[in-house]
Amino acid sequence: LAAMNPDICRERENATFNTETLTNMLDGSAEKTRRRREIESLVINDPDFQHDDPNFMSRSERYDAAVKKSSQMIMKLRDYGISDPEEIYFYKRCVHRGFSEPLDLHLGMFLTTLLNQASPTQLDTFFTPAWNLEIVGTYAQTELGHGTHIRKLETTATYDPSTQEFVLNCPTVSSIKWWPGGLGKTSNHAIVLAQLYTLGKCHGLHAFIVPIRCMKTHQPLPGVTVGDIGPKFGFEEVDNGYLKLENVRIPRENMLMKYAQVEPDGSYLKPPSDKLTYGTMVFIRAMIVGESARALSKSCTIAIRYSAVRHQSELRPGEPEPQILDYQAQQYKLFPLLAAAYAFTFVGQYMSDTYHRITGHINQGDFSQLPELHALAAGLKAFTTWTANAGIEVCRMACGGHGYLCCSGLPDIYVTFTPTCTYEGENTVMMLQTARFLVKCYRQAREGQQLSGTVSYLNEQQRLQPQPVSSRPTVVNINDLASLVEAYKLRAAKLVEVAAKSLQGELQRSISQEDAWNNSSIELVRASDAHCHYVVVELFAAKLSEISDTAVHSVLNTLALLYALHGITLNSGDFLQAGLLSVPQLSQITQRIKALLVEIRPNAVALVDSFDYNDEMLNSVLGRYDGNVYESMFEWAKRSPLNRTEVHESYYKYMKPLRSKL
Ligand SMILES: CCCCCCCC/C=C\CCCCCCCCCCCC(=O)SCCNC(=O)CCNC(=O)[C@H](O)C(C)(C)COP(=O)(O)OP(=O)(O)OC[C@H]1O[C@@H](n2cnc3c(N)ncnc32)[C@H](O)[C@@H]1OP(=O)(O)O
Ligand SMILES: Cc1cc2nc3c(=O)[nH]c(=O)nc-3n(C[C@H](O)[C@H](O)[C@H](O)COP(=O)(O)OP(=O)(O)OC[C@H]3O[C@@H](n4cnc5c(N)ncnc54)[C@H](O)[C@@H]3O)c2cc1C
Repeated sequence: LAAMNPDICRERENATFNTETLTNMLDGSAEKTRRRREIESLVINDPDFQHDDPNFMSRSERYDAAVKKSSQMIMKLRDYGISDPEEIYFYKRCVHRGFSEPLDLHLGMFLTTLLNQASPTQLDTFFTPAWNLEIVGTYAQTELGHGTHIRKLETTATYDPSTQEFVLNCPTVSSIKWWPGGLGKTSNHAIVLAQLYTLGKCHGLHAFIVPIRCMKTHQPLPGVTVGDIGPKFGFEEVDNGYLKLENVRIPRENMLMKYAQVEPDGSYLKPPSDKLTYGTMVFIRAMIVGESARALSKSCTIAIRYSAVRHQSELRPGEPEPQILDYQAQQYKLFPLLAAAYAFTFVGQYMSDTYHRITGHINQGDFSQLPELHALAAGLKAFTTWTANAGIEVCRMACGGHGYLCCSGLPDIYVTFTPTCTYEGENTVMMLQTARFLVKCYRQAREGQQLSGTVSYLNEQQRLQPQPVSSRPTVVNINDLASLVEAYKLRAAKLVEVAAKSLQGELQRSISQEDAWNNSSIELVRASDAHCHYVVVELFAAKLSEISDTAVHSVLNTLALLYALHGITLNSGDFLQAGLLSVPQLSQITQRIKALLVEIRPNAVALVDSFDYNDEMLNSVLGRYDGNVYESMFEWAKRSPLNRTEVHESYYKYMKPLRSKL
């Protein structure tokens, strides 16, 4: 065993808190940490799951290896009796080393849609075969022509009462289903979102279970044209696919009928809310918030550990080259991202709890909190993915040239994560959905309704209203988290008001509602962004009150302050304009941030260690726990396929003949 790098050892010795305590807190409890590690070690020690480096494989080989692992994974989950969704997710992430895989849509969206939208009879018919992987499904909503505006999807499902079947058609090129993961080669069924026609009337989008491949031969069924959409920016293990349906008949029982129903004679029974069809998207959006935390915390782990062992340049002439983590500029790049990774971890936990709580109410027939759940999931998905996406790239560049190597792990994290800004609702569109909710709440509050939940601050707008900015006292105490939360809250209230007033102003110029909305989009997106930022800061602060260990509390308090103050500097115009901050306070904030960087510095490595990514999961030579970066980078390079022979065949084919001609 190679010795641990001395720099990284020293970092761990200097930490002021116990990493295990913080890991337990992040997992939820010591028992949960134990169980997660147990599940991870089941995978890591399993010879079937030894990891071949995907960087040295073709796309087809990568898909093949992923399907092999997924199939083995399903058998092993059953053998080990792992059936809790959270535990399945741990196991799965470990098997695929964080890469997306061909069964993601089956596990994440097909099964979830069945659970939430199938009637009890349909669950009996479809769930067990799907759970046992006889039925392998995907979620086919997006078409070539439309991903965002799903009301305009063109695929049709027309009910034929004479045979009690639906007839599915993709009547145009733009109606071809495009993108669904696992559709291209893996799935034999798809949940297809289509416009329902019955008795000559269109009732909008509904979900249908459509068999697409023969259960025996896996050949496409008659009327089904299906395949892979080709190479992408990443997602190489996933067969995102296309699907064209031509007069494909399915039994009436294949329309998901927990809420909306079509009777045998073709009569239509409305659902209690037509947005229930969109429920699976809300689930995945909520889940993506936690993914933002994971992608960012992994990237920070790599960049911070590497910065602790990398020495470069001179701080003081004649002295040894410092660790690059000692440069203030490097700390300023990485520590706010580290703070954001912690913030998003807590927000991810909150979003998951909130999703389950409100879905519980929905299952009891109470739909009252659905709008807030939708607005929160949409906004926080967009807010956290945008920050994490940009942050991964900052981490990569913070590793200098070596960050550009695939073995740093950062390129894979980036290409796997970046589509979260687009899929499950394009981020700007999601921010506008949140804004729609915020403006509605703002108007309700102005009419005197009492709001609750994350928007309750809008109740206070009357209090904020009349004061001119110049006469308002500056409210921020930059050393007090509660005061910073208050400032974020007031900024959000102000920006929601600005957006609402912009809409009002546009309407007074006798523009239509729709044009007024479009002409106010910039203000609307900013209002949502401010609202989400407030929610994140508020949740981070609230988390601190749950922490009893004083050392952990202290270090997280420092991170929370950094997160809040750094966010203010990035959005200082808003805080100044709203009169929440004075110009002299801005330079005090810069000084305070510098002091916080110094406070965090001795704990930086311990803070990333606490995320507890083992080396197999991190898959990065730069982020190795032992810090032995250069040795393993050299070993990795030697395995490059170009190095299989000392002289590459191209030399004999092209260079040598060329030389003889010159
Ligand atoms: C035991 C089983 C467990 C199994 C184990 C599980 C373990 C986990 C293991 C593995 C997991 C794997 C991980 C999975 C990874 C998945 C990868 C995902 C890959 C990506 C997949 C996709 O992208 S699928 C396609 C996604 N597409 C979209 O998101 C489309 C975006 N567009 C829309 O959502 C909407 O059309 C819109 C939001 C843009 C709204 O459109 P529009 O303006 O037309 O409005 P509407 O008229 O439709 O609506 C008006 C009204 O409704 C409100 N509303 C809109 N959407 C919702 C909603 N979703 N919920 C509630 N309400 C909604 C809207 O706000 C309006 O309200 P008003 O009151 O009128 O204001
Ligand atoms: C890797 C990956 C996997 C996917 N997997 C699946 C899957 O399994 N199943 C599935 O059904 N789909 C899947 N999708 C499709 C995905 O859900 C859509 O791409 C996504 O919803 C965005 O829709 P779009 O592509 O139509 O973008 P567009 O809506 O065309 O967006 C293009 C631009 O237009 C802007 N825009 C659009 N509408 C508005 C508006 N109203 N106001 C302001 N700006 C607007 C957007 O902000 C964006 O800048 C996947 C996509 C990717 C990349």
